[in-house]
Amino acid sequence: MDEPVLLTGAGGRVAEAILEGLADDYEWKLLLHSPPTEEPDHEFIVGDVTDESTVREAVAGVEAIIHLAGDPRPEASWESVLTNNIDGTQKMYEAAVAAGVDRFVYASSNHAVGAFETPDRTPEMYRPDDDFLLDGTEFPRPGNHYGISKATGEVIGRYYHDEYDLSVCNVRIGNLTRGHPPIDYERGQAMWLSYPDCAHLHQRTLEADYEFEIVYGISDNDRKYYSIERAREALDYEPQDNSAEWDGEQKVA
Ligand SMILES: NC(=O)C1=CN([C@@H]2O[C@H](COP(=O)(O)OP(=O)(O)OC[C@H]3O[C@@H](n4cnc5c(N)ncnc54)[C@H](O)[C@@H]3O)[C@@H](O)[C@H]2O)C=CC1
Ligand SMILES: O=C1O[C@H](COP(=O)(O)O)[C@@H](O)[C@H](O)[C@H]1O
Repeated sequence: MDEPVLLTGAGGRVAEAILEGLADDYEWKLLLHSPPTEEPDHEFIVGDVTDESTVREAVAGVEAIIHLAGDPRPEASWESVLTNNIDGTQKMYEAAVAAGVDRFVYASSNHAVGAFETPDRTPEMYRPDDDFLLDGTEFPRPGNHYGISKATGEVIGRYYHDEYDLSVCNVRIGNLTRGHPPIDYERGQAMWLSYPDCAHLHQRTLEADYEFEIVYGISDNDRKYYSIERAREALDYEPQDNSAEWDGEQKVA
């Protein structure tokens, strides 16, 4: 990639995982929501993704965008997701096409399909011997307002891809935790995304050739109800981690 990559939500956890793995691999431009307490190692601007002038400044001169900024809380209010997630994402896309950006990577979520986890399927679907598997071709089925906003972000990307030929990759991120999988949380272990796999996956979204993709962003967990086959095929994603190899905080395999 010759030009910088814009990372929105750059003060957050997913950005931390990406920058831990890929800080030296790209020229980064960070969009922070509030002024940093320490000087970042990369070019940065401060502002809100719902502010058109901030967003215009952020996308200027970048080749690709990883759009993470938004309200990540499953319990977030409609007002918050409407503003931060839906309006913010649309403004980012609009500015991206106006600036001639080539590719847009969007942080979608497991919550875009959370309502597939029906009482008759759970908790069995979180276990390795269950064969229920979502592969990204299913319609969204959100279980909360946050999930609606993430599914809407995917649809916004579909429009901007079809209308403006922007390459778009939607990553339905599972449960990102540093160091080890979530403890005493079967669902979280089934959708664990390790920090190294998060960085690697986003590196692939910046390097692979694609048109419009929806992939699941989880590690290669024995327990899984999200297929990672599309990420392997379309992006050449090769995760290294597996929540089954952990007992609490200890790696046992
Ligand atoms: N952490 C996880 O396991 C998962 C995260 N995601 C998605 O990944 C993205 C990043 O999530 P995290 O890093 O976990 O959250 P986070 O809360 O740690 O980071 C999000 C960042 O976005 C910023 N932000 C929020 N609203 C903004 C606005 N209107 N303008 C500019 N910046 C704004 C926040 O200040 C924060 O720094 C979110 O879009 C979330 O929906 C999806 C699935 C799982
Ligand atoms: O989209 C998200 O999903 C993860 C995992 O969901 P949870 O229901 O198991 O907590 C969540 O931790 C993260 O904050 C959210 O943005």
